[in-house]
Amino acid sequence: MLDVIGLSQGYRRRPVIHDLSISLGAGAFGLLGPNGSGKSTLLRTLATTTPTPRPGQLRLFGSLLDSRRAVRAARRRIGYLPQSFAHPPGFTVRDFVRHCAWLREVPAARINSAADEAIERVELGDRADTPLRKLSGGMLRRAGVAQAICDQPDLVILDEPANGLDPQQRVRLRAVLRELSASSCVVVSTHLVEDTAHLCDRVGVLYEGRLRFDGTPEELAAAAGDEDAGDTPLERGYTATLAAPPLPTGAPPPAAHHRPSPDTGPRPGEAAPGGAAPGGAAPGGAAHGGAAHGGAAAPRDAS
Ligand SMILES: Nc1ncnc2c1ncn2[C@@H]1O[C@H](COP(=O)(O)OP(=O)(O)OP(=O)(O)O)[C@@H](O)[C@H]1O
Repeated sequence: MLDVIGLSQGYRRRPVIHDLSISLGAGAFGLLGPNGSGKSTLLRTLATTTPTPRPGQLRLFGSLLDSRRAVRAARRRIGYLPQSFAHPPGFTVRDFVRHCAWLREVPAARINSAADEAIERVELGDRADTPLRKLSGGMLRRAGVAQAICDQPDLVILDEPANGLDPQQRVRLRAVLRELSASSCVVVSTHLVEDTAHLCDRVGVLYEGRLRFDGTPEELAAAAGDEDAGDTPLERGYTATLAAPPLPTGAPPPAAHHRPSPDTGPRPGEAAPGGAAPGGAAPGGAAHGGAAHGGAAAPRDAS
């Protein structure tokens, strides 16, 4: 569903991501890494809000994103929650989610029901008519999640979705994302290492713009070795992989640990790709052989 092919990405002359290749299918992929390691930069690139330096470094839903047309077609199938996002404060939760769905070209006949369903899923039903400016930080985050999962996009990219959520809502969010990941590719960045054990089929650790680990949560825990920094095996495994050499780069292997991808064609009722748009590791312990990942975006990234 998603292939990153030798991606190097950065800002002006400052490289951040280095020759990264990875492939992802349906399932939940957790992206871990220290502050500044490049997680948000990678997710913005996957979400197509930051263009790749060269055309053809991203393949989504079976198509190389080598033209504006291809990018526009892919965006219809991507839900994205940036780390922080600009939003019209006077919009209600319902206005906001519907508006984002409209930007993503969800068919008009589905927008209202899909928005209501997404709002219910994040348990904001009783706040649907509340203006965004009156929400708490955690509620606003959940409204952001609602717009990203509205109408079940094939690729859902969430940059620290659990930020500011209370423990109960974190559990709820994991359940929602697990459900989604049965048929969609869900890519989540987080600092909550333990959350990945409950949510993810596969975890990647990014350090200084390179993947240091790619495998299952169990494999990450097993990578701990003698490492003692961390309260749990998973945290110790995470710490240990930060010191591991970068995974080999190159062509992405098949999407290990991910379930088979759904077909790559447009969904019923949706415009065919290219239609008009408004505005529009090899498992096994320590670090594993580079695998895959990849990801448009309704709310504007505020960073
Ligand atoms: N818009 C930008 N312009 C210039 N440099 C940026 C920009 N955004 C990020 N950077 C730089 O790119 C590097 C990677 O940042 P990024 O936000 O991708 O890391 P991160 O892993 O998501 O960090 P965090 O965990 O703190 O959110 C950092 O050195 C950061 O200073």
